[in-house]
Amino acid sequence: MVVWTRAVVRTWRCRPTNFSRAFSEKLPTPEAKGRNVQWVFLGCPGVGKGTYAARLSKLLGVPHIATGDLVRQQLSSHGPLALKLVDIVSQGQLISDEIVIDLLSKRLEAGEAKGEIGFILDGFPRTIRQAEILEGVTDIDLVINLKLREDALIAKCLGRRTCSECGGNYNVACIDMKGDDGETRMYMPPLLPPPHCETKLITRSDDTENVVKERLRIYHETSKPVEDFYRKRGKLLEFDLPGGIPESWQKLLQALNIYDDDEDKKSAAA
Ligand SMILES: Nc1ncnc2c1ncn2[C@@H]1O[C@H](COP(=O)(O)OP(=O)(O)O)[C@@H](O)[C@H]1O
Repeated sequence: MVVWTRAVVRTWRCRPTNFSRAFSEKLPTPEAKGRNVQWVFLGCPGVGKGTYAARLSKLLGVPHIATGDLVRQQLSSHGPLALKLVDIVSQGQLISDEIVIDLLSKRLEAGEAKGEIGFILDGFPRTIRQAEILEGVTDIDLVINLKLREDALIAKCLGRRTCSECGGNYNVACIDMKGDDGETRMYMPPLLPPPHCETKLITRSDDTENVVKERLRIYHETSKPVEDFYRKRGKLLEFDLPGGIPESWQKLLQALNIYDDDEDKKSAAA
């Protein structure tokens, strides 16, 4: 069970702009007096947005919506949109605001039809325009900005693997680096697949060294200003990853003032 001490359930506020009207119409009903969390994960490629967003989504019972996943679903459908997007994504460029907003709106609409309330967004917003549109249609409670040094980010992207059968995400990179002070150790052990997935691992086509470097460059140029956008609005929580998943997860829960009863039982039983 999760005991939640900080994220306050707020009243919905809807302020649609002309451009964003179609988007807002697809968001959950504004009549709701109380609602679930509406959080955003920011951070460079490879920082672990997907990993921590997925864990929080499970813990808090809200959908984890990754625009990168929505884009990859389009690519694997091989439809007309896939043809338009394939080169952009494989070169590490961002797709247009209009297309990504359309994909996200459809995903939110489908979620609403299933009774989903709240969300944890991962990979959106990535431009100031996307952030302004989102701000215009709904109230984001909290933006978690995950941070990690660049050499570790590149190693993590190059180590990413997915099981083509079960969809499980793994990482074969073992990161063991000294901090800038020459003493602090940054250790991130690999997250290896179980034996039945080992032979089915695939690598994302945009996780090659050149494309990862281009995605990082674009992040600094286009997405970094989004951090400032939320910083100015007092919504940004900065979080430097201290190491591997178990350590980082515990520290993240502390930073969010979330107390996870089940984790406590697991460590007591260990
Ligand atoms: N909000 C967005 N705006 C524009 N393009 C996006 C957005 N989200 C995802 N994409 C496209 O999908 C690709 C993969 O996204 P994602 O899985 O989030 O990558 P990353 O590992 O770089 O965070 C991006 O490089 C980009 O082409």
